[in-house]
Amino acid sequence: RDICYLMHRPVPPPDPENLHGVSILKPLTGVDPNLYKNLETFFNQKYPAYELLFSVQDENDPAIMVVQSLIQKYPKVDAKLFIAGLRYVGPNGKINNMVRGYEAAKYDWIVISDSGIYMRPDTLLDMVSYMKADVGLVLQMPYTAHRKYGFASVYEQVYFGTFQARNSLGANAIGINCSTGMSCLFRKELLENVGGLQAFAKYLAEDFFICKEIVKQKYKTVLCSQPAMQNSGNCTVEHFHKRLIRWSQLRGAMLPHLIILEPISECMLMGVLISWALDFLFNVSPMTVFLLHTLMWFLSDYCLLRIVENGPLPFSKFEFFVAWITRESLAFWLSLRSHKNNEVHTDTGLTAVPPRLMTVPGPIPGLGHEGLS
Ligand SMILES: CCCCCCCC/C=C\CCCCCCCC(=O)N[C@@H](CO[C@@H]1OC[C@@H](O)[C@H](O)[C@H]1O)[C@H](O)/C=C/CCCCCCCCCCCCC
Ligand SMILES: O=c1ccn([C@@H]2O[C@H](COP(=O)(O)OP(=O)(O)O)[C@@H](O)[C@H]2O)c(=O)[nH]1
Repeated sequence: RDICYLMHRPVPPPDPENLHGVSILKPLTGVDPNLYKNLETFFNQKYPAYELLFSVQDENDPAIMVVQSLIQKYPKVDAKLFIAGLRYVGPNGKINNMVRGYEAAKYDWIVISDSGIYMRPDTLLDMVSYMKADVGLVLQMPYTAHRKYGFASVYEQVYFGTFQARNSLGANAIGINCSTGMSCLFRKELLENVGGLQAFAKYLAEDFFICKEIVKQKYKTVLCSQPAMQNSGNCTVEHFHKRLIRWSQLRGAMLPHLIILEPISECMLMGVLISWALDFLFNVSPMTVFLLHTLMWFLSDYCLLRIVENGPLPFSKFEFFVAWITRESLAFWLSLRSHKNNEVHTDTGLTAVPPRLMTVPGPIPGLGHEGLS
């Protein structure tokens, strides 16, 4: 319980009189069954000065109706909706979508929050509490709310609470850029110094480069105490695998050494290598070493997931076991699939073919943005 407390320990919130205003950018593309409920949590933040800047790319997007009905339901909340589809600043669809909201933001602390994020009423306050004078970027560690979609939701929760948490917490502890753009708070001036949000539209993984620029300006990146609760209504194993493959492609393009480090940092492959090495060096039974290694890893992952969840798991130990084995067994196969080609498929159906995905000079044929200005 003490370890749980260390991770989730909120820092004392700033004096309520001196809370800084925050503009929250919400880029939306389409509607899923949980969108209304997720967006509503942003209208219920216990925070005195914030605005909500929703944006969609297409004037026929059904998300417009959802946002409008929430704006009507909460007239006292400062909220605006932008239809940003006619503005093209680069191949990153999310940045294209957000850029009008970003320019209209009236506060100089900005939150970028993906459409599927669910917030507790004190989440914005938690993020702001970590924005000390030397901090430029506050991240919520990616995690997921428990959803009633059977195995797929347990599988996602196990992925984020074990593999992702291990790497995010480890990287954060030793100062490695492990940014994820799903929910983050930053100082607008630090982006303005390097050309504003639109300067990152040429990158598909804008979050990684935003973090890099902020660190270059000698500001720190920190994790806040609450993880990002992804709660999209689109929850299937196939959809999740597509996201994992896309992310893995991006990581491999930005940090090619991860193509090797990532698979060998996984339980199964590392177990095989350690068993072989110990057998070779000391003639120890490889099967015993492999089973002990896997058991220790499994138990540590269970503890880590409990810590991230900050309480009892919302599923049985057997479900955890099945989801854990599945994730560990499929990790290598997913890595291989991510190297199969250099096309990146996004949810909106766009396909980009930059050789190393880092920067893309101008519109990509086939993206559907040609002719827009
Ligand atoms: C001793 C060395 C051991 C090295 C072991 C390396 C193992 C690393 C394995 C995995 C790292 C997981 C990192 C978490 C990020 C996962 C999510 C991700 O890939 N996101 C990318 C894409 O994000 C979306 O992009 C589109 C955007 O619109 C969305 O909003 C985004 O969410 C994202 O761009 C990733 C950026 C950072 C990747 C950096 C990874 C560095 C990891 C180093 C880990 C070191 C651990 C050390 C432990 C002691
Ligand atoms: O062309 C796009 C692609 C994504 N998004 C938004 O960007 C966020 C992240 O979407 P993505 O599918 O990239 O999320 P991931 O699967 O990487 O978490 C969501 O709020 C989307 O609505 C967008 O506005 N335009």
